[in-house]
Amino acid sequence: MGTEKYSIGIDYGTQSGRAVLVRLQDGMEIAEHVTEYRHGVMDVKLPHLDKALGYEWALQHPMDYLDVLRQSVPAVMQAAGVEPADVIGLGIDFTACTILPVDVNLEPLCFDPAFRDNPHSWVKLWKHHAAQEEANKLNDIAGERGEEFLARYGGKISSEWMIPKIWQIADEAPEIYEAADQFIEATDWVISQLTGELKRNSCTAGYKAIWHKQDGYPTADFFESLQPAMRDLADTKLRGEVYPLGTKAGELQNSFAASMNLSPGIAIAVGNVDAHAAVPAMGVVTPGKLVMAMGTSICHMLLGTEERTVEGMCGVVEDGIIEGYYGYEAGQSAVGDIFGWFVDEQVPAYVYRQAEAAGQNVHQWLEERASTYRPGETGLLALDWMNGNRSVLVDTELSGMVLGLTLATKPEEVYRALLEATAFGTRKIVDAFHQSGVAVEELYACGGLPQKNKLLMQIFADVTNRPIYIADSVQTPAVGAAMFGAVAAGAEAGGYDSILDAAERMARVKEEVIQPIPENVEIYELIYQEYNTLHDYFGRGANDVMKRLKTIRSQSERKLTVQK
Ligand SMILES: Nc1ncnc2c1ncn2[C@@H]1O[C@H](COP(=O)(O)OP(=O)(O)O)[C@@H](O)[C@H]1O
Ligand SMILES: O=C(CO)[C@@H](O)[C@@H](O)COP(=O)(O)O
Repeated sequence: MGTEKYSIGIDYGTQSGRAVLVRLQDGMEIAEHVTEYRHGVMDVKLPHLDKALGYEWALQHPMDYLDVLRQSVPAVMQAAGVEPADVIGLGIDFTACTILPVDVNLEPLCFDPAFRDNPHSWVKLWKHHAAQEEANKLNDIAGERGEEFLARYGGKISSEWMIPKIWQIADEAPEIYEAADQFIEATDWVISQLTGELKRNSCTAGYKAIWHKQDGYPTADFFESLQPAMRDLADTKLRGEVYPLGTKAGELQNSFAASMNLSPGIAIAVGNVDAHAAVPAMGVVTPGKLVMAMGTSICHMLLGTEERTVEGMCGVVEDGIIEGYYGYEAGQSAVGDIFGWFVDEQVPAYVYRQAEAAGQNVHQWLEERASTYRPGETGLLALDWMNGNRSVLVDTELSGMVLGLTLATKPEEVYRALLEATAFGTRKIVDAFHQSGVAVEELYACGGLPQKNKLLMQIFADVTNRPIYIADSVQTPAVGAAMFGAVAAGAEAGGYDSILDAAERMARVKEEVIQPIPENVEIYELIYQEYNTLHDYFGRGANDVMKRLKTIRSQSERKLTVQK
């Protein structure tokens, strides 16, 4: 056994899971490994069945999550060459709200041949948006009943969250609702597999399942007003105590230890959410600092000392990120996904050829050319709602838009407009918090995007007029998860007694800070006013054309199906 101790953090993303082995003394990442999910995001069909899934569906395969444990963990152990006895804890973070129905043995219903042909038995990924109708009805009913919880979620519960997703199951597949012993977050399910028992965590319960530290879940009356079958949801299919972040969920079972090349019995922390785990990993343990986990989407995380009402935030949860503070979350449902869509679906062949000749990927090629434009020079303005709007409008039925196109418009100009649109979306969120009394003084960015796209980060600094600190790690949420693993292990075992202690020793950001450029700030302020006008016009009901088009689209879709 060596003198240095380590912890493992696993970040479960949208397309892959990544494990990192972290040294506890200083937070150094010793080794990392990525496992792509074999089944990725299932938004067209189930793996074994040639039947189309519905519009806006997004499912995952639970086996892919276990593959990450069995592939990435032994891979980091081998790469690092550390003794299993020196790894004292493990924590995970996950996309959320990503949920699944399980039976009494915590087996996913989709593993059962009796249920696997029913898409509702599978994991509903965070970006499954097909429960919008239920979310709309829930918000109306909660509003009419004067439910106090609405204010804690910015006035609206999103279709991405747990209760609309469960209600969709109860609506469309009552047999699955009935058969489910419990509905659980994927993060809690993976932990239950490692330890052998289910312990729900306070972060997903608080932000995604309308759970409150003092009040618990909404009342049975409220659930009954959604659907009579759901009356006892809180006491039955969501039952069980909810544990704060950093709690030891249990110990690693023998059955997993061998395949992961870890010692059985090491401390396993309760599950966590990707963006939330990233906050202490960037050393953010006080208010005023907005952490942006920037990848396919952006989650915005902020600490405050009071519970405030902020328009369109995803939620405020006491101790939801760091103990002793109110943790605030907001978000944009698509960011990297928008740039990815443009590169995959909208770029002409000559761009691909030139990028290849220059030894660049298409993003890099577009970024390099887009950087030569000054703010405003493209004459374009876009709305970043290709996957709906999570904050501040909380409406998945909105869609994207690019204004100002001419016959001379170049691909790199549209790319730049899309980068700018996502920055304007973040600016709306920053303003919503700041103007509601939850201060935002500086920004902290982690995730894949800050490392990949410098122009994007400069635009974010210019549009928000705030400095941006960048994580000194590509795997920040995983490092945060490892920190919580070390807290679960405790100081006596070589870990830490609190997340504050862990953050003091392990958190890291890059020295270079991205500062706003005053002349860019000035021009972007003008363009942001135009963005605001479009935002309110299309997003607040003055012109519901985006929704009407979606309705026409789904009506046409139905006719086509009938004609077939
Ligand atoms: N150079 C780039 N500039 C902007 N976006 C990029 C670039 N390269 C990849 N992307 C986008 O980044 C996203 C992946 O981000 P990442 O943080 O790695 O993943 P995740 O969100 O799954 O954690 C994808 O949506 C992809 O389209
Ligand atoms: O919504 C949350 C967290 O609350 C995220 O898990 C979700 O946006 C997915 O994040 P990624 O884009 O995969 O980083």
